[in-house]
Amino acid sequence: MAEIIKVAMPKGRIYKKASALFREAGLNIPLDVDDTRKLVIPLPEVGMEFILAKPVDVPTYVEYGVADIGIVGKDVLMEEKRDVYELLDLGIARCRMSVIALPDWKPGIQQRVATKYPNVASQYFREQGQQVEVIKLNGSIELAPLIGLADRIVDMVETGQTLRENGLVEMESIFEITSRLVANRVSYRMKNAEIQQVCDALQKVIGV
Ligand SMILES: Nc1ncnc2c1ncn2[C@@H]1O[C@H](COP(=O)(O)OP(=O)(O)OP(=O)(O)O)[C@@H](O)[C@H]1O
Ligand SMILES: O=P(O)(O)OC[C@H]1O[C@H](OP(=O)(O)OP(=O)(O)O)[C@H](O)[C@@H]1O
Repeated sequence: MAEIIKVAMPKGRIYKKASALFREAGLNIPLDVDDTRKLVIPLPEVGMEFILAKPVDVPTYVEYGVADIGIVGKDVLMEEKRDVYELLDLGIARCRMSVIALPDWKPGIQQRVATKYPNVASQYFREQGQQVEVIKLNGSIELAPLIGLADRIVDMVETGQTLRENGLVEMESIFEITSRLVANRVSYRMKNAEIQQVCDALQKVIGV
């Protein structure tokens, strides 16, 4: 009998797009989970169990093997550096990680950078040979330069609307972001047929 695959699914903006992909791939799963507080959703008819997780925690569940596979943004993978196996670029939730500032920003001696991604930001500025103090925030990062907490921020840009509405400009793009299908290394060997089946079905839908 085929084994059940435990899938760490990010709650929030990725869920809708990811669940639509699963459905297109012929896997009949709920399209919306907004109206439930249930965190573990058994889906025996498709041989899966969904674990509804905070996006940033998905690689942790997968690394520890409590989820066999998961869906997570490249931004989180770059920040968390968990030991997971990246199987597929799903091409959804596309945006980019960028350095952002007020239009009159000038390089100074004591530079502060606010971000939800301290590891990504520290590595980037180290590679650029720029000494900065990185301040970790948890959301509404664009506030930081507006109210004087930081000179620059490192954050995601999709449409650019948040920047425009707050009078900020994108200085440099650091890397492109899309959501990825990741797997636990042991699960990938032990449940290879089942995981590969999901991977192949998704691959067909996204056409890579
Ligand atoms: N503006 C955006 N456009 C496209 N994708 C985005 C955008 N912002 C974030 N993402 C992607 O979606 C993922 C989850 O976004 P975010 O961190 O905002 O969480 P959320 O879905 O709002 O849930 P939570 O607030 O609980 O963390 C990010 O890791 C990133 O890969
Ligand atoms: O270029 P845009 O289309 O405006 O999208 C970019 C915004 O989306 C994300 O914020 P999110 O909605 O996750 O809210 P947050 O500030 O609480 O992280 C990101 O942190 C930017 O603020």
